[in-house]
Amino acid sequence: MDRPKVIINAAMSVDGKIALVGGKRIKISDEEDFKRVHKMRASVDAILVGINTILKDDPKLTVKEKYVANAKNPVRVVLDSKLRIPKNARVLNSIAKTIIATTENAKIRELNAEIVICGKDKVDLKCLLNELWKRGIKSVMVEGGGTVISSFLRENLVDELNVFVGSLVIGGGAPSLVEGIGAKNENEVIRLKFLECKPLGSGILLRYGVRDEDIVE
Ligand SMILES: NC(=O)C1=CN([C@@H]2O[C@H](COP(=O)(O)OP(=O)(O)OC[C@H]3O[C@@H](n4cnc5c(N)ncnc54)[C@H](OP(=O)(O)O)[C@@H]3O)[C@@H](O)[C@H]2O)C=CC1
Ligand SMILES: Nc1nc(O)c(N)c(N[C@@H]2O[C@H](COP(=O)(O)O)[C@@H](O)[C@H]2O)n1
Repeated sequence: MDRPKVIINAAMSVDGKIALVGGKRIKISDEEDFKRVHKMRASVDAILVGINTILKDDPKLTVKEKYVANAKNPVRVVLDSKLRIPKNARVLNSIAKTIIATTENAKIRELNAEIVICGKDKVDLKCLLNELWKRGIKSVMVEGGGTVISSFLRENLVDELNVFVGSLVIGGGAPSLVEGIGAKNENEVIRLKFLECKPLGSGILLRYGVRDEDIVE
C-alpha cells in the first residue's frame, strides 16, 4: 500500500515533557527552532495532530508569515474518533484546508472541513494514510501530541523523528513525547537509527530514522 512519508516533529524539555502538568501549552522551541518548524510546515503536504492537542492548544497549524514569507499552507489533519472538535476551533478557519479523520461510530455533523471515515473505535492510521495518499498528499508532519506520536511509532508508520530539546525541565506527571502503554519488556522497545544531533538556538535538535529496515543492530 502506498502511503505518504511521515515525519514526527515536536519539542520537549530535557526530561522529555511536551507540555505543562495538566496539558497546558508551553513554548519549548525558541525563535530559531520555530523558524525551522515553520519551514518544515511549508515543505510538507499535510500537518497532523490529535484532538487533545486541538482542545488544549487551539492551534491554527498554518505557516507563519514572519518565519516563511508567501508560503502555501499544508492541509491540516485532525484525528478525532468521536467528532468532538468545537465548531469554532481555529484549525477550522478558512485559511487552509482541514480534514477531520473520524470513525464509523462518530455522529457526523456539519463542519468547515472534509470528513474522512477510517476505522470503528479509533482512527485507523493505515486507512487514513491511504486516503491522504489518494488525495495527492505525499508527506505528513505529525506534530503530536504524545498519544498520536505513540500510535504512529507503535504501528511502524514513521520515517523520521525530529525532536527539539529545549533547555528546561518540567518534571512531575506532565505529558511526554511518547504516551500510550509503553514498553514492559525489551521486545516492546522502539529502536531508532541516530541521524543527527546539532545545537540550535538555545537547545539541541535531534533527528532519528525509525523504519524497521533502517535499524541495523
Ligand atoms: N511540545 C510539542 O511539540 C507539542 C505538545 N503538544 C501537547 O500534547 C498534549 C496533547 O497530547 P495528548 O493528550 O497525548 O493527545 P493527542 O493530541 O495525541 O490526541 C490524542 C487523541 O487523538 C484521538 N485519536 C484518534 N485516533 C487515534 C489514534 N489512532 N491514535 C492516537 N490517538 C487517536 C484520541 O481521542 P478520541 O478517542 O476522542 O478520538 C486520542 O485520545 C497537549 O498538552 C499539547 O499541548 C502537542 C503537540 C506538540
Ligand atoms: N515545535 C513546537 N514547539 C513548541 O514549543 C510547541 N509548544 C509546539 N506545539 C505545537 O504547535 C502547535 C501550535 O501551532 P500554531 O500556534 O498554530 O502555529 C501546537 O498545537 C502543538 O502542536 N511545537
